[in-house]
Amino acid sequence: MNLLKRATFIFSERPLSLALGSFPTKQSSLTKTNPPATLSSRPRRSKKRFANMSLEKLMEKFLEQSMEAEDNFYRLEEQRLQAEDKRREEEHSRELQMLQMLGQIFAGIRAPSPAPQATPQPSCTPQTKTAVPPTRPPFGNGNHPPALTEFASHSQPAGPGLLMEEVIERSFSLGTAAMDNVIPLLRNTIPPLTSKKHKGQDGRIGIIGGCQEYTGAPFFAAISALKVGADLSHVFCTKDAAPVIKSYSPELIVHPVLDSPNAVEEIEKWLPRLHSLVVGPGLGREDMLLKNAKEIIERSKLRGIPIIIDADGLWLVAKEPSVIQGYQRGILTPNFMEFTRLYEAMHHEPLDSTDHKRSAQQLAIAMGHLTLVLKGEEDIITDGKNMLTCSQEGSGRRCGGQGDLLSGSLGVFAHWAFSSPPDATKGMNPSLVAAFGATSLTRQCNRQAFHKHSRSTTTSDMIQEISSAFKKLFES
Ligand SMILES: NC(=O)C1=CN([C@@H]2O[C@H](COP(=O)(O)OP(=O)(O)OC[C@H]3O[C@@H](n4cnc5c(N)ncnc54)[C@H](OP(=O)(O)O)[C@@H]3O)[C@@H](O)[C@H]2O)[C@@H](O)CC1
Ligand SMILES: Nc1ncnc2c1ncn2[C@@H]1O[C@H](COP(=O)(O)OP(=O)(O)OP(=O)(O)O)[C@@H](O)[C@H]1O
Repeated sequence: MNLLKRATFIFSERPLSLALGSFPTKQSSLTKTNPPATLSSRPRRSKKRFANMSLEKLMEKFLEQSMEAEDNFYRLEEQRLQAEDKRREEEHSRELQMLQMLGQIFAGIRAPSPAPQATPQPSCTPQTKTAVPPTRPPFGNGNHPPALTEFASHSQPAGPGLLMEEVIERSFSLGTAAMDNVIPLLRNTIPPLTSKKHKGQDGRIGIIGGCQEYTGAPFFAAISALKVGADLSHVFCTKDAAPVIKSYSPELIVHPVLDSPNAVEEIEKWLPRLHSLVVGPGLGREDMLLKNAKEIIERSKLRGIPIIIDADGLWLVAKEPSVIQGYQRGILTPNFMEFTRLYEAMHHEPLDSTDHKRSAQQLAIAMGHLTLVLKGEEDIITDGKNMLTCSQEGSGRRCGGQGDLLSGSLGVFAHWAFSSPPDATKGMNPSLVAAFGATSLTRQCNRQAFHKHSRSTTTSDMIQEISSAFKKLFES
């Protein structure tokens, strides 16, 4: 009876696990080379061997073999997918390099001698001094002269044994300079849309969040990732949040596992297939969920996956900074409240709220130079060494969920930036470039949505604007 139950389970589970895989699962070589033996094709010897076995024993034997075959199938399929991903990524790098070379050739043809510039280019930016190969037209209409501001006026200690001057190399003061300097770098990282790619290559993003109270936040983050250009967006949420999130959109792959007893193992299975992770939108603050999120962060770090931590994920970091401290592919996206909490947890003193830039740098340094995005009237992006500020015009509308749009899109930009060759970002920290892309995009969406809906603007309206905002900022 038990065996029969087991058989039903196995066979009913099989199509489900293939569907959940959501990556093209072709017939593996194993299934091709070892087709299931039918009674007629089996050698006589085995007929004899099995002749004296009870039906139950036979069934058991059969199940053992089929389970073994299934395990082998998935193992081989996993290997094949990994090899294919690697090959595609190499192909993508080669394509980018070729595009850049072509850009350089065209630039040489068009401008044999460098044109004199009305305003001197940033002199303190070794990365930006080298001209970005014009693989795409430069951003903006050229009416804004680049205005790079040195940020070396602080003389207070920045951390144990460090002076601010030692850690602050430069600061782009935005609207103009960072737009002109960083957007071209971001453009270099955006994968070209070609017919040579398969589903998944432009990004498989995972969102860790979604619980009984909060289903909107993970949805906003996940759908934003898709709209920015990821191919697949997975949400790992609690069991009761899953049907709700699924019902918002058929585009998302939703895993109701975050509160299951083996949540970490269930999610870890997916990590080899994910390109970046966004932890926190709608996660809630239940101990068990935070504990699972912590373990997933630890395991993702081992795989070098870019990790964006937002919302309740930052609550976890404030409690246990070591979970992400020093991880160079980690990006924190606090609002001012979350920032204050983090700062005070790290520095054990009240935040001096008169100088946000300085406090942000101090926190980034204390966190081991990971990238911090302090959201607000102007977004401050720093890894403790470099600072970008984004004051792209948004609007006065502050509906909930805008931060989720930001963190979801950042998941995609971070994957693109980290998987591009280093010269795509001209040596600039890929996290900074990615964060600048996400803040600019969020604010532009806000601006466009507000233009249409004014006081009624919601995050869903902003998400509708992602396509045209992306084009305007990065493809025009
Ligand atoms: N539709 C959904 O499902 C959405 C779900 N969401 C999810 O909700 C969860 C909790 O996130 P959270 O941000 O509300 O939590 P928390 O840190 O306790 O802040 C609460 C208090 O902090 C303050 N405050 C906030 N911002 C501030 C600022 N800039 N500057 C100053 N103060 C500021 C403010 O305090 P007040 O104004 O009341 O004094 C506010 O009431 C999280 O999982 C998130 O993802 C959201 O994504 C939205 C859409
Ligand atoms: N005062 C402001 N003026 C202009 N833009 C702002 C202002 N405050 C926040 N933003 C923009 O709104 C976006 C989200 O920031 P916000 O502070 O609302 O995040 P959040 O509180 O984490 O969001 P969520 O509601 O998703 O939790 C950021 O891109 C930020 O630039």
